[in-house]
Amino acid sequence: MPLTHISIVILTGLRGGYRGGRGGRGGRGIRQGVCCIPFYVLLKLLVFVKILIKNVHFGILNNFLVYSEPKVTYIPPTLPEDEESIFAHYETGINFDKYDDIMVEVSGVTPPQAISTFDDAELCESLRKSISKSGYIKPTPVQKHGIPIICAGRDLMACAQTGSGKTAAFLLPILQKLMADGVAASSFSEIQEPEAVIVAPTRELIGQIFLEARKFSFGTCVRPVVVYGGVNTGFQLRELSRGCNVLCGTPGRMLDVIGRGKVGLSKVRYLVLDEADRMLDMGFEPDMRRLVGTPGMPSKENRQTLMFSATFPEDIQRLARDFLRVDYLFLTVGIVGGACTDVEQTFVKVTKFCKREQLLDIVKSTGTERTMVFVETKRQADFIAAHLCQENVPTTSIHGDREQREREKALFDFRSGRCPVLVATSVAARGLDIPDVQHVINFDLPNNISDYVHRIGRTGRCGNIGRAVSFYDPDTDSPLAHSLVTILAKAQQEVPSWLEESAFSSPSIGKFNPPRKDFAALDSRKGELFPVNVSSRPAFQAATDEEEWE
Ligand SMILES: Nc1ncnc2c1ncn2[C@@H]1O[C@H](COP(=O)(O)OP(=O)(O)OP(=O)(O)O)[C@@H](O)[C@H]1O
Repeated sequence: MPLTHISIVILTGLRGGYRGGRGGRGGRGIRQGVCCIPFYVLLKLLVFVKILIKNVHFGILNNFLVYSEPKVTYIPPTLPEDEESIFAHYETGINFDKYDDIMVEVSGVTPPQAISTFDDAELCESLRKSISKSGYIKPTPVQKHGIPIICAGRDLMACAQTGSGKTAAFLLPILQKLMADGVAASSFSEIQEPEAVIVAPTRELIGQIFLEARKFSFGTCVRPVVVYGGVNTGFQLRELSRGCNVLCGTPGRMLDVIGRGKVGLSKVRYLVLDEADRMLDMGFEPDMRRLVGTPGMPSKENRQTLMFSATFPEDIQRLARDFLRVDYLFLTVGIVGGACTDVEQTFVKVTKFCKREQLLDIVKSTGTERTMVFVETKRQADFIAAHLCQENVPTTSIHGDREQREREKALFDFRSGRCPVLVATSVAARGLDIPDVQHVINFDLPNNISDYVHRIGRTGRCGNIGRAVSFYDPDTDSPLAHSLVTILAKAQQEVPSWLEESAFSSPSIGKFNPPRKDFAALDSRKGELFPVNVSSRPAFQAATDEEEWE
């Protein structure tokens, strides 16, 4: 093998690091390696490899080539501490009351009675005040059922439609228990031992959960802390050392701080895994298993575990069996995998060459309406954002290749209305809760129907009306047609005749329809031991439609 080839193997091999091939996330400061090759070859190689591998730094130290990953120095801006900012919220929309009609199903033995008001939950005074300052007047269906289940000490697997208030459904009962037991953060111990651990797949999502936890525990002795990649670890360790009762984190950084001996798990009473299906899609299953298997973590019999997932395919059921107690309750709210009926969905038939023109027409006509534009690739996101800026449409973008500082700045500019258009890849599709997103545009349709539902779920939240426009290119998108028609029909939306024709003429399998039952919603234990309670409207469609998703 020529020398240069050997060198490349050495250099790229050095980069692998402890992330097990998923690279890029959670650098641990400087790692070093050494190789001896002629200097001129080395220089050429250096330029070549540096172009190939972003964010890798080389230097010469004592005649040796030294490899290092850049230290993450980003420290997020200090959060406002005043009550007004902490409790800032957007208004619920005209359709909020319609939530009462949403289908709810609970399966498992002896589920507790659902609550109908927050008063029924008998929460402590400080939580009641926080709820009212947050503008919550009555609980959403996932809260009506989830809060009493968690208060009763039961494990929970919940599938609920987008924007339905899942975060408060698990935070309120956890905080209630911690406050009732007089838990208080202490900055005196070297190792922090949180009582609750919450894991979510993306930095933005866990950041939001943390802000909600901070809001509900405002003015109390309970202290939430957040850890996620892309932020200086030293900063997060300092935050941790000031006391931590509720640790929120993305899987990699969570394991990192535990591995550094700064967090002990022996006091964990609550483990929450949010967006579990997304965590599997993103390859976090080994991290989740490592977390529950960490020495000190109480066994499932000795902790309460809550899992949330938009869908309930076989691999999530397997996790539920492994992580939850055998008598866990299974809660489904709305049509699992279905789109919210408050979003008006339209489709525009396009060719790939006219998409940019069409996009420009739409965003120019919507003025200052907050609009999220979804594209398939990171490069496309930058390209489209630059194009819109050139056309004097203030636009920003968010995707996995942007640094954390840039991602947070993009979200800030979008939230504040400074840039009313945000171009995003699917990293931003799930979980982002941004007030007043009136409009979602699928510039590129995603390659699976579940991403489609999550993308359009960024609008039409909390009873507000939203609009979603999707560019449909028959050359590339026809394998998705069948699923789209089903989603539209279930959300009681008009189905364009050309889309219906496309659905019937195109094969329903292909790259868009992976064999896995994406939206399966059946409690796999049904028919064995467990009864099912259905409230609200009687028919629970998703289970019977399961085959359609194949
Ligand atoms: N009972 C309530 N009354 C009014 N607003 C609420 C209520 N519960 C939650 N909200 C607000 O609704 C919004 C959506 O809640 P949340 O982000 O928890 O939804 P979600 O179910 O996690 O959505 P997604 O699946 O899209 O992540 C938030 O801004 C939240 O503050």
